Amino acid sequence: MIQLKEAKKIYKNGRTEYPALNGIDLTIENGEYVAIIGTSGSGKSTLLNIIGGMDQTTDGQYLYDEKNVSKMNSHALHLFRKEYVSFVFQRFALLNQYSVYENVEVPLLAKGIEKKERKKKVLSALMQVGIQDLYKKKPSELSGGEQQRCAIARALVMDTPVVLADEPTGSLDKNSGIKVMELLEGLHEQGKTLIIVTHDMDIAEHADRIIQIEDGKIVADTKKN
Ligand SMILES: Nc1ncnc2c1ncn2[C@@H]1O[C@H](COP(=O)(O)OP(=O)(O)OP(=O)(O)O)[C@@H](O)[C@H]1O
Repeated sequence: MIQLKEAKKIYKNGRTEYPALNGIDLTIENGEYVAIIGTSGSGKSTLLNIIGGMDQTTDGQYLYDEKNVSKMNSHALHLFRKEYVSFVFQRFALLNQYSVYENVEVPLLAKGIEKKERKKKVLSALMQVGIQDLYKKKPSELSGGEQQRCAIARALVMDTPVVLADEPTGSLDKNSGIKVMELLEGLHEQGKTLIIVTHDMDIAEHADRIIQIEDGKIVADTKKN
């Protein structure tokens, strides 16, 4: 369970302060499918980054299944991310110096899984997202949709309980966007917590719960029946 209590984030640049989150109280149960919406600059990405342990609150608390993530140092945060969170972020999800195959293999190497088993898992994940023929390419040689699918393949092998996606269909054509959403929703159907940030109301409507934030505060929280 994800629990934020009065979570605040203030970015500082010299003496200037930029409040991004102004007291977020939020509980997301394990296995929920949530969309976070809001205007540009409202704090959506900041909130997602905090939930994923990529950034820390400046005030308030973040608990994940009773673990106090807001008190973790950078090493503990690294371990938290590795065990619990997969990111499907187009901008910085993939390592450009590695091939598609290697990008999907990296988390398995980190877990110490042996080579034969790694190969089986990587190929199976690439097949599931339909980019098995592109396994030798570098991410920069892929289309936006293919990059997203590669990031989803990595999320598949990581098998973490939480999957976070920031504008997963942002720069994709309609069909690639539909494919990416189907793959993400497949992860949710496996029981994972799926949280997506999106500008697109049509995409948000897929989720079981829509949270709207404005000026770093939750202004609406709607669950489907
Ligand atoms: N590193 C930073 N330093 C200073 N201010 C920042 C930083 N990152 C974000 N901000 C500010 O925090 C606020 C929230 O930013 P955030 O990226 O979370 O918004 P967002 O809702 O995801 O926006 P968008 O939809 O445009 O991506 C904005 O006012 C932004 O300018």
